[in-house]
Amino acid sequence: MFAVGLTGGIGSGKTTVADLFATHGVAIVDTDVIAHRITAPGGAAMPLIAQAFGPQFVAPDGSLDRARMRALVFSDDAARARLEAITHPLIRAETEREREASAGPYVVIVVPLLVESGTWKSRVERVLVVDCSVETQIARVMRRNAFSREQVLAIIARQATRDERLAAADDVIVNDNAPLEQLTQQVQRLHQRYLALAGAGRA
Ligand SMILES: CC(C)(COP(=O)(O)OP(=O)(O)OC[C@H]1O[C@@H](n2cnc3c(N)ncnc32)[C@H](O)[C@@H]1O)[C@@H](O)C(=O)NCCC(=O)NCCS
Ligand SMILES: Nc1ncnc2c1ncn2[C@@H]1O[C@H](COP(=O)(O)OP(=O)(O)OP(=O)(O)O)[C@@H](O)[C@H]1O
Repeated sequence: MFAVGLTGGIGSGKTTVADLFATHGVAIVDTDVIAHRITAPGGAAMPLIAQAFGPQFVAPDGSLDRARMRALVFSDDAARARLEAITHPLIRAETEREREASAGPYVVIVVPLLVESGTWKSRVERVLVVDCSVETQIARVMRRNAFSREQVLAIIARQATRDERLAAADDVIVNDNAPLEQLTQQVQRLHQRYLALAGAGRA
């Protein structure tokens, strides 16, 4: 199925935009949601994480201790690479499975690390970037997650820059606190374009 890869930095508004595509009956596959599922109690990544990082990274209910892992991987590049080596193959396989099972005119795949991890770009027909300023990202994530400015900056520093993301984009949604109507219109316009592209691919 025709797939749009939806990406953007932390707090840029990917989920907000994906929800608007869903109102048009478009299938959504969200790799952040899959990442949470595989690290929930009984999740496929948990035995591998316990083995590689130790039992102190497993919460009493058997899920990932997210705060402990976040503190480690956003200050230690080697640890982040080890975590990604466990989670990314599982996330990719589950994403492909959900993509195949999707119904609708096309699928939007939400991939925070689409530009960073390389392999995703060749798996989607179109790259859609949700863009906003770094200050907007910081303000949103500090408010939503009760993180300090330093915590948000540590995550942003491990992600692609705005320019790197924009260079990879086929389409861009500007979301610097855009009013909902403006976002809705941007999504409506892109939806028409993707319907045409998906239809042309099938013809
Ligand atoms: C490090 C973890 C435990 C932090 O958990 P937490 O609940 O705080 O964050 P959550 O999973 O909701 O992710 C929030 C955002 O953090 C950013 N982020 C997550 N993982 C990474 C990473 N490896 N590199 C850079 N940014 C990342 C993304 O913008 C993501 O949207 C978690 O993000 C994780 O398991 N990451 C590895 C899996 C992964 O790469 N996920 C990204 C989707 S492919
Ligand atoms: N246009 C907007 N106006 C006001 N608030 C917004 C806007 N867009 C997003 N937000 C808010 O900013 C926060 C981050 O948005 P969202 O969760 O959609 O981003 P995300 O890119 O999916 O984040 P993450 O990378 O952390 O998964 C949310 O609390 C959301 O409600």
